[in-house]
Amino acid sequence: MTLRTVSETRSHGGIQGVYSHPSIETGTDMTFAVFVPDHEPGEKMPVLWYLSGLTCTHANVMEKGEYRAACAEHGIIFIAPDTSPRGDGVPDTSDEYDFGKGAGFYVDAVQQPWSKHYRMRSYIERELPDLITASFPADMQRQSITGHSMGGHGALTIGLRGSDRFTSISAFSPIVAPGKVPWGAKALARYLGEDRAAWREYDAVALIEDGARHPHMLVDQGTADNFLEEQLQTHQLITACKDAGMPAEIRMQDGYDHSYFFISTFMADHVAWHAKHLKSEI
Ligand SMILES: N[C@@H](CCC(=O)N[C@@H](CS)C(=O)NCC(=O)O)C(=O)O
Repeated sequence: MTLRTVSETRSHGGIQGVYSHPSIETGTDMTFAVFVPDHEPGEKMPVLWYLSGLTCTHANVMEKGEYRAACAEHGIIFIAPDTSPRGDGVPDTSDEYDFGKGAGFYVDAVQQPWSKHYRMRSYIERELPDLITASFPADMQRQSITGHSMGGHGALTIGLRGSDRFTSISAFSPIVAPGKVPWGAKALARYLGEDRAAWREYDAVALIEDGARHPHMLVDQGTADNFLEEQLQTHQLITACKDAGMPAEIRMQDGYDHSYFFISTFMADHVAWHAKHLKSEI
């Protein structure tokens, strides 16, 4: 496992790092950001994963997400992976912001030509956690996950499928039912093929309908989000949780849009909420 340090910068008493490594899953170099709070020698800290949305890299949340003060306060390592494989050899649709590079949808693609490199599910679920375990002072017995929009979809689906791995799951403006909205249906059809049964493990509402549960889920959604009605459809998650008897906290936040102005407003709240659950694991 070769890890290259792109940059390390002191912030809030800890270190904001950017790293890259050759990924076996994607067959490309992958870049990710990690904030490690100040800590005692030998101390291991719980981890909060943050999955980003369409068009993003590791950098958007690092620059605009405002998580460091809260992570330093609560002693939580914050990990922000990229949203897709990158590089000249990776197939792309350069005129579409919602597919290809920057839009991996956290799936393992099975359709050509995407299946060779677009393996973001295995990258996030297996390869990157192994690298984090080997390289950072992370207590991998205590992990939580969050994300935004397409990354909110990633957080909910990876969290619901791995309910033993994650102490708590949250999301900002997530795509809750990708199989039923244009962004998701387009991506899942191309990455996975037309058999909609294969989409269900990549769809939070379908996973809950099919029996997945998690005891600690928090979602924030802005009411002034341009994508709410067509792409995000929070009401579908509210209905699925209610029908399943699953206690989720789903908050409609008045007047907030889809941007990092919204995410940064509620980021400290999410970090504190995860910290409360992660600390109860000790
Ligand atoms: N209007 C946007 C649609 C994509 C978008 O809103 N992306 C969200 C995630 S779904 C985002 O976080 N963009 C990057 C940013 O705001 O820094 C575009 O065409 O780039």
